[in-house]
Amino acid sequence: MRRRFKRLDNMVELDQDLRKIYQDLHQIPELALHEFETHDYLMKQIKQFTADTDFTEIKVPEELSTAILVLFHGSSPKRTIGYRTDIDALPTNEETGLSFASQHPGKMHACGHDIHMTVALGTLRYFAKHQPQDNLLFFFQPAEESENGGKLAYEDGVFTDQWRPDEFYGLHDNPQLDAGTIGCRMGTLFAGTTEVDVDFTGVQGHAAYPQFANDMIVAASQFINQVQTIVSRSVDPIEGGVITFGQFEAGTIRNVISGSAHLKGTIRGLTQTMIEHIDERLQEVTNGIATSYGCKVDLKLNQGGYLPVENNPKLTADFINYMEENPEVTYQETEPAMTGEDFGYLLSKIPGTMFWLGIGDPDHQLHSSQLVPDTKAIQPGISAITGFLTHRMNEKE
Ligand SMILES: CC(=O)N[C@@H](CCC[C@H](N)C(=O)O)C(=O)O
Repeated sequence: MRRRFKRLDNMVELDQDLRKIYQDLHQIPELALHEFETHDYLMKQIKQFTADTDFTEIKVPEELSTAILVLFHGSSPKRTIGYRTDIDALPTNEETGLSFASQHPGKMHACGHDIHMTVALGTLRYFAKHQPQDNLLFFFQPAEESENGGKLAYEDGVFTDQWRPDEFYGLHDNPQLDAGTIGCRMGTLFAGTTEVDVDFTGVQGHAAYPQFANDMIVAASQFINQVQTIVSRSVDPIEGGVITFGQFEAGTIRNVISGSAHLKGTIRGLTQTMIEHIDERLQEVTNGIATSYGCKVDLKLNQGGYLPVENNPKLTADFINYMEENPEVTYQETEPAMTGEDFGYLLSKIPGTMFWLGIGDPDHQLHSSQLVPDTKAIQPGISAITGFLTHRMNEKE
């Protein structure tokens, strides 16, 4: 039997307040665990939105001082529902030409966390005006791009007692989906990742006398080339995997052979088994390069908290059903993606669902310095989420 869901009184154009919030946040991108200005800005908005409520508690964890938790006590609570947004940005020089471009040189919201925060604030504003039935916890999380903010929060005991949600939801924006479209799937939504750091130590020398040096640019280049055969030769093509080195640092000047090189990369796989398999092959290639080039190669693999994002079967079936049946929502089933998310760690501890929100910029990928999200995504995102959360609060289980 198909159910029709009630239209909420929040299907309106993006209002000027939220547009300003989005543009303000876009201008102040900050890196993982340094989101101080963002934190203060969010806090100001949250306090303003909740000023007239008598059911709000706000907590800033001592151990994770840029995080914010906002708890709305429900009118007749059966459970606590969590909603998470990440708040950090990337070390990228913005090239969008927007009038409200980043004011922090070398930093940009190139992953759209400014959209995530605006949607979270819009949702929070709605529930500040319409007290939720269940308890509702908003988690403004630092350090998604690196440093495993979700895991840090969990391990620091941020989600204890009344601050622990029974179920957890969070979104990621997606430029390849039309603005406002909700995307999701049962099972694995995102890959797990391992962060990789490799340090090569050889012998520095004069460009004219390679026989007295041990060139680490050559060793590191060979390493990259060999590593790039792991996925094509050691991974089941049906399963797939990704290895990307996004950072290669070596050398100081054209006529000095570099005695050191440093690489930073990331491994992706849709299962933990695949990630561990690629990790092992990387260690073997590392050992081989160290032997054949007679150098020291220090490989650090950090699994951190970027576990595959596994959507909970029951909650996700309910989420998808709500989105499919709601005439106000454009819903699309999506394929698993090789993007990572430390929400995967939180979902390994607390059941829930991660989903996409389309931001309609198909010419640019996430992390592009030219990414321009379509702000038409924001209001449908807020409407879909407030509608779904309200629906969850009406469910007995
Ligand atoms: C959605 C997205 O782009 N997430 C990031 C998450 C970072 C994962 C981790 N720091 C790593 O680099 O492995 C991504 O790069 O997918």
